[in-house]
Amino acid sequence: MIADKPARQVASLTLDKTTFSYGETTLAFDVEFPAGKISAVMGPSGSGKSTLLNLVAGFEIPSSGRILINGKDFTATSPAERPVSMVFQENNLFAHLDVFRNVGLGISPSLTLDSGGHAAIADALARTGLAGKEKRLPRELSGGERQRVALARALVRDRPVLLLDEPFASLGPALREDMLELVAAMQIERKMTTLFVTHQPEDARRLASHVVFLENGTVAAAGEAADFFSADGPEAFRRYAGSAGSTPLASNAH
Ligand SMILES: Nc1ncnc2c1ncn2[C@@H]1O[C@H](COP(=O)(O)OP(=O)(O)OP(=O)(O)O)[C@@H](O)[C@H]1O
Repeated sequence: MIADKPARQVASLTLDKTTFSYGETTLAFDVEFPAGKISAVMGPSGSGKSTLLNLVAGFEIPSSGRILINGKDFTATSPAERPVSMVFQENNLFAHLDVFRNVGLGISPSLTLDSGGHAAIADALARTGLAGKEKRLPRELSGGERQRVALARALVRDRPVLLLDEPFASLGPALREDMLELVAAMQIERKMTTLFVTHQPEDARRLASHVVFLENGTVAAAGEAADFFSADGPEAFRRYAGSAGSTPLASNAH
């Protein structure tokens, strides 16, 4: 579905002894995400998943520590200047802009687009199954289509780090399945270092090669997905995931 492209440079991502406080609540992350792989970021509600992504995206600034991408310090860099794209659970789109322009923002915030930009948008829309819907406004799309537009924008933005904060949580199972396939295909092609926040162990098992498990504002366990989802996985993760954490994959087939 997605055409071959030359091999790309992949980016390592490190939160180097970062701390961040909301008043009395302090979170502390010291963790490295493998370059060019999908890592699932999991953990109970309030464990710090969104805060971790916001620190990487630059929407929050750590009170200490550094955000390193490919070894370069981006701690003080504004979100727009970071080599990062982010897709939220919803509200990723500007309501008054059509699909084409919402995707175009990934190339140019002022929508100054040359012919190369137009071609890249058309290509991203085709890849995400949105060809023909260029002129629609977000309110004229389904929830799944809106999330596809957000992914198409991430495709044209073409940054090496992709942050997905529960992007499919509000979609039904069939649509979620389609979206997981789309992210898997994007990752194979672009080799983005992807952080995927999810509460669904089966989604993490489908997509991720690595899992970072948070509890109480810090990393409680991190490692290969195969280890996490085995019967010998980290105790904290097994408690959280229950039986979904170690059911053999084949029995999850629909
Ligand atoms: N704007 C804020 N002001 C004060 N405290 C906050 C704020 N945002 C988050 N927190 C607190 O920081 C901690 C981490 O929140 P965060 O949203 O990162 O967790 P999460 O793991 O993403 O949760 P969920 O799965 O419910 O989305 C929680 O204790 C939360 O109450």
